[in-house]
Amino acid sequence: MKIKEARVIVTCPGRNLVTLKIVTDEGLYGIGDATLNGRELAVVAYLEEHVIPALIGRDAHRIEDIWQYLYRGAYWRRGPVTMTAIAAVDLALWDIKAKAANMPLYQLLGGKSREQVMVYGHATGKDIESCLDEVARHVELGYKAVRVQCGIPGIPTTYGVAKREGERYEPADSDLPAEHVWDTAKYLKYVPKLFAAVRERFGDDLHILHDVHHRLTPIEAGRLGKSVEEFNLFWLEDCTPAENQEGFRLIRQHTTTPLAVGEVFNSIHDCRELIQEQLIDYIRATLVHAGGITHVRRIADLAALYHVRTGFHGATDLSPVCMGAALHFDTWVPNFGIQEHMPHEERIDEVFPHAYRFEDGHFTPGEAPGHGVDINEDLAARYPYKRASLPVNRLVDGTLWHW
Ligand SMILES: O=C(O)[C@@H](O)[C@@H](O)[C@H](O)[C@H](O)CO
Ligand SMILES: [Mg+2]
Repeated sequence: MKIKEARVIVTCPGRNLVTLKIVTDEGLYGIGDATLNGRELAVVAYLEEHVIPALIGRDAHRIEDIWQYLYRGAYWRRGPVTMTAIAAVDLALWDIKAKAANMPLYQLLGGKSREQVMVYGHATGKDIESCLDEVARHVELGYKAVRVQCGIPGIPTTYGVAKREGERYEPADSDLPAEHVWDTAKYLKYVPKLFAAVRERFGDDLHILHDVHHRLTPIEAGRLGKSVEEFNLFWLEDCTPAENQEGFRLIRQHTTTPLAVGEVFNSIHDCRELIQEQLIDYIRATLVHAGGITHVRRIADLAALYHVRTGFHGATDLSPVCMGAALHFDTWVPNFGIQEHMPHEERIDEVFPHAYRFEDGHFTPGEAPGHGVDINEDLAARYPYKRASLPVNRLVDGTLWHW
């Protein structure tokens, strides 16, 4: 089965999403997510100029060989643009292979390890009270796990909190990067109160998660983890930038709060030390940014040896194609932990019809052959690309900080 044609589809039904469609000479096609938030067209150029011309005529069944060809063949290994482009090809080829086998993708990976996939939703609010209301709404919807983020008094903008009440939170919210302000001392003093309030109102059973979004130094992260141990978080995410992998040794010396890291990782080498030294509990590297199923499977297998479980990134900047494929992976992977779920706008769901379903705090990937997500190209064409950038963060004195 030869690859006859491949094309990139860019659409913006509320946010930019990039999709690669690969068509074979047998008429089967597969799609892969290629969205890299805020850097979308870099991946489009990479695919169109350097990947697609080299794919035409190749055997669509040779997923591993094509992966190695694109990875080693680039010479310039790794990096988010390269690994997202490779992931898009990989996801589309797994989709094709599963369709050719007339099986849902999880069957090709090794079959079900569980009946359904637990997901966590996002509760955000400008203050603790409004965040608690959002937690209540999620509990009512059936979520068993909720990420909680709230505004910090004295800081005008906080990660994870919508610009205006009642609006959805979208991180890439302006043409050029918006400038946010960050104050570590205020945050460290305030955020434990949020966890205390959630436990007090919702009891012990709800899983609580929180994303620090890379803003603390290792010793500050250790202090935060230690000070919130009594609230029994499911995880504390990205508590410090993970380029400094050994920084996590310091954090581990001070706290038993479980740690999740990896949404910005794109290869096994970004997390090898963290995993092998058991410095984290959940690995968040996900299919679209880390080389697709072929590569993330290797990360998950390494993680399994060290009791590290998966907790895939699932923000709205990962398209329904990534979500669909991730749910198949989550259904199979033995060391599954949890899956992030940030619902897409209705317009996006219309452009990407899918087989996955939510019920009672869990998702199932559906039984459609392939990964079960399609793209309506006519509808996609109605939403042209619109540049959108992620914010930058500055300390109160103006110093550029981690966003
Ligand atoms: O945990 C998460 O979902 C995030 O940290 C994302 O919202 C992240 O900020 C975006 O994916 C950036 O594009
Ligand atoms: Mg995050």
